[in-house]
Amino acid sequence: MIADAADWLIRIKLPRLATTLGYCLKEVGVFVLNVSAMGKGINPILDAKQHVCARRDKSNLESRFINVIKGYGVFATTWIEEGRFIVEYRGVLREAGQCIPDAYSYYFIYNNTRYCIDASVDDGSLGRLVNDDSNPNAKVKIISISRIPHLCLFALRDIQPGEEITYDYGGYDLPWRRGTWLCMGNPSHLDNNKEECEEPPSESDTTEQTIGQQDQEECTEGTTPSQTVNEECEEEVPVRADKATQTTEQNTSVEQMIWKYISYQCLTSEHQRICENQLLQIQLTPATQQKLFKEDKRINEDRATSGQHVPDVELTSNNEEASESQLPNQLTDEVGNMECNEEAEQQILEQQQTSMEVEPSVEGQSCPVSAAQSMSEEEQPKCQDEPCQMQLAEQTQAGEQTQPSNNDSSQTQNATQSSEADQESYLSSEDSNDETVSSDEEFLPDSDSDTDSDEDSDIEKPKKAKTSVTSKEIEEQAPAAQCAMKELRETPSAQSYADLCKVTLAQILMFNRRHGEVSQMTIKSLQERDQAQASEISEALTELEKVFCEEYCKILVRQKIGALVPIILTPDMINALMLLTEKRDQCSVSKSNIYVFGQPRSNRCYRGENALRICANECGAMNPDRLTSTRFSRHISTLSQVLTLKNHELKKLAKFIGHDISLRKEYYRQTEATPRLAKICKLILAIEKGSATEMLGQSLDDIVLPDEIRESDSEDEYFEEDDAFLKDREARHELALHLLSKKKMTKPKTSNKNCSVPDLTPKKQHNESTSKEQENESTSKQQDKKSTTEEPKGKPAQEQTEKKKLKTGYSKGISTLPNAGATCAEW
Ligand SMILES: C[S@@+](CC[C@H](N)C(=O)[O-])C[C@H]1O[C@@H](n2cnc3c(N)ncnc32)[C@H](O)[C@@H]1O
Repeated sequence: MIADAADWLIRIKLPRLATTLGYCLKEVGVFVLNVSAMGKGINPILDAKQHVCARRDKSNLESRFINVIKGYGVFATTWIEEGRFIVEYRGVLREAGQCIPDAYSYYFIYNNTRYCIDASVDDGSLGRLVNDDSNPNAKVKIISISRIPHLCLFALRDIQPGEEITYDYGGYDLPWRRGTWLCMGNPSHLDNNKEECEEPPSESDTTEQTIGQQDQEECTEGTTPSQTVNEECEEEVPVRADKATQTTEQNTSVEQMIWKYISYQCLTSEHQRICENQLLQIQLTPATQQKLFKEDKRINEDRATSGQHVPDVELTSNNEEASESQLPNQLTDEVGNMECNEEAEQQILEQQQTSMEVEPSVEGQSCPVSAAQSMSEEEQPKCQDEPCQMQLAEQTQAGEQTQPSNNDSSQTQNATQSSEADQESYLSSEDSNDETVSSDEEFLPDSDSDTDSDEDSDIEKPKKAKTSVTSKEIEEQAPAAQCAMKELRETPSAQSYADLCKVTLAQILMFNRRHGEVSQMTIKSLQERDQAQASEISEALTELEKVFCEEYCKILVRQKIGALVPIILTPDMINALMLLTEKRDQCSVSKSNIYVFGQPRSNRCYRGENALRICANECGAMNPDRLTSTRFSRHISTLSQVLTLKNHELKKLAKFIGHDISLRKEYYRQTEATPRLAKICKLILAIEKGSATEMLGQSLDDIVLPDEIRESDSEDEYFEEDDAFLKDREARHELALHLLSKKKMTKPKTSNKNCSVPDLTPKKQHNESTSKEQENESTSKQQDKKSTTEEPKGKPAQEQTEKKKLKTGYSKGISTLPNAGATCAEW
């Protein structure tokens, strides 16, 4: 408190007053000072230690939600003088190998060992919320207390009230500093200020700094430069897991990896602008942004924790003894005259026990940071400067084969084969019209099939290509889209054409979250794109939609069932498609082939899912076989759950994605169990309140939730027309009866002999079904009987009869279907 008060004074530029114990009145209020803590100002290191010990943040900071992209950030509420301690990056200290990298892992080296502060658990501390900036106002130093390193942020310059506290996470290549990280999959990574498609970093930009190499004197600058403090003060080590995570598939959305692989420079600054200005500011209220952000975070956290989490207890048991015997004394010794109260000591002790006792055992373990290191050490290949070849991936993989682990060798082989399988033949498939993604076997090269290696047939072979991805691979593969375009432009051939088809198809599928019909885009539809677009623009569009219409191009592609589905294309995608059509003559693509992605010497088109599969393999995803267009489209529908879409919105979304809503509705919304659970809760609450008698005789379905979503699509069909009508339960009931009678009236139609769909039911089955039908009927009769007897007292007799009719009617309707020829039924 005293230190804080002193800080406040210093911040309002009254350092001299701070040398006396007394009261200081200044606009903001009265502050009590402690002379001993002041002088020129409290020593920042000591200040840091005090706060570390007390495990509390300063009161001159606050967290604020910035936007859905950045999430929360930390802001100064008062002026902070250069050099001051700001906040601790508090979390659980772990050996690097035992840390599951995520957005809240901070990796660093201390005493030649690599550690990480895992701040993934939200303990209310502010340090974990400090965002990255390449031009930061704070920097991280390691402050050692009892030989336990703590990460503390210090002001690099004076910081004004209201300014966001930032530090440099380290490394050029943080996702949000790039133009390619926009709106794709994880919109929580975007930097408002960065230029699109910046040049790859030079080595000096990204080389990892090591402890103590720079600014050592800054550590000793404090006004109480005791020997202990100097020794304990270590230098900033700007290795954030963010840097590592983008290179490890475990933490980076695999989608991002693929995206990076195929479209290094695909997204433009316009795209950024749209995402930021329109999507975030126009469409979403801050509350919605916050909601989405939290959901996004939760999903990411779930993802992170679903991995091979090393439980803390294990560490505790290993290290309990050492922790207990050493810590308290060391604490007192090393902190010196600093007053760490018992509680603080205890807290630190607990932290130790539940987290780690540092053991020099990390050597040799695979450390996620190595990926970051390799990223920083390797310069990215530039498509423009080097011969561009899609074989980059193969080369990398081939290089890896020189030192493979047992598992990796077969995996790498698979991946290589999938690449080598030559896009031309590998992409092609007889069934180019199949909308759903085929099974794995369909995509895997022959060598991957069960029959491939007899001797190993008992051993379960790992399916994935690699267990991790090095930055080098990603970076080398990143400009594939540009490379493919360049290659086709300069040396048109069937191969370069196939390469561009591959990356473009994969891009479009990912961008649209669609199934296979992208591959069936015709040259005609491409040529007619502007027309299609113009016809769609109307006054009815929302602001957001208008912006999207201006920026993107929509092409209508006909599904195999005949419906036209829209495909959205970025300008870069259009460029690639134009190039493909322009060069097709030179690449042996027949004039009679109508498809934009037409195969050379054939009238078929390449398959999108295969393209996706190849890209997934080549980008080194951990589970490339899981990256299917089906999953991508499900992804968006799953995410739509947080929006709690209304029926008509849901239908629109489903239509766009090409989903059959009745099959997939579980992906769009909370599971059906959720409202049921809510109803049960409501019932329990009613029991608790003693008002359950009001519910007597009601079934769970009768309990009405405030915002209940009706799940039945058949209901949607009838009920959507008059939503208000639905709100009245009695009216619904009547409507149901009405529908039933309508159905009964239309029933004879089902046996219409003119029905164009033949009844293919074999006679035997027919008989079977008839007997089943009888069985059903008798069951339903029994049920009716039961339900009639169970009917609550006090209900109008007529209603009971109607209910009975309703149930009987339905069961009859269902059971008579086979007789009538199921495919012609109205059901
Ligand atoms: C330690 S957390 C920082 C707090 C985070 N903003 C939050 O709300 O939880 C690191 C994560 O914040 C986001 N982030 C940090 N700096 C950013 C920046 N300059 N632009 C966009 N996102 C940033 C990234 O998602 C990063 O993985």
